[in-house]
Amino acid sequence: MPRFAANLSLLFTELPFLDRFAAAADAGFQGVEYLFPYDWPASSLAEKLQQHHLTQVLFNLPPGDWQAGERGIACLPDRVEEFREGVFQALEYAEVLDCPRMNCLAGIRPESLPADVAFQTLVENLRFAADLLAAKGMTLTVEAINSKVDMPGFFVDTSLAAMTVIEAAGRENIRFQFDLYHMQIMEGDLCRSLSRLCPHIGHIQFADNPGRHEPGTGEIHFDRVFAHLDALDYQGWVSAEYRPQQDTETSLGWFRPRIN
Ligand SMILES: O=C(O)C(=O)[C@@H](O)CO
Ligand SMILES: [Mg+2]
Repeated sequence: MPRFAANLSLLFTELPFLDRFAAAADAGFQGVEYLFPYDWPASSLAEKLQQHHLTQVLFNLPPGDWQAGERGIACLPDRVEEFREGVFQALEYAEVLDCPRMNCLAGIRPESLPADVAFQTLVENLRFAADLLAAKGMTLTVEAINSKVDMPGFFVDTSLAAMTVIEAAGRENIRFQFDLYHMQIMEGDLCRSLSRLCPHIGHIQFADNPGRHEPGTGEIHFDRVFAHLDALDYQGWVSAEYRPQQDTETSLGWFRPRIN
């Protein structure tokens, strides 16, 4: 059975953020992730993790101005200094939270920015971040996010784009973040892709499609996909990153028979 984690930015949103840790633990999760930790003192988050015996499995590097619509700055040549500062900030959090991996959001490429410049900027930023993380034994992930529905213009929107940039960066501790929801929208053929990419995958997330709700609300055959991950002997975390169709409690039917 995969090791399942709960994404606290999307699940348990009926509760204030700091109360979601207890709710995730009570529901049977042993790991949690969320978009960003930066609005809270690291010590408060660490206390919640310890109190509820939870592992922090992932969070994102600072994304630029999220409220203004930015979705990462790693491909933007005029933001390299800010990117680097963000890596240092993220590392401070990761150490306090004992979190072994962070995701680097490539960002939305402005039409005026040539693709080759965005690519080279991203490669150099990934190397910078990966080298700092490697010194602490941490992994950096690169997620492909669908550009059809959720993030038009996102620079890394296919597994090929992600693997191309990961290979160009050439660092052992950079891995692919395979989000089943985004990959279903962009490529489909999930089990074959998982087989092909498994050695490069550092983290998995999921939601059903369409709607980005819980398993069973859409077209993905989760029983097959989760069984396939077991057959591949995938050892990483698999995070529920979906918006409950009604409420979180009702959405957890897929999880109850699978509590580790
Ligand atoms: O949107 C997703 O999918 C994510 O994993 C987020 O962490 C980044 O937007
Ligand atoms: Mg995701």
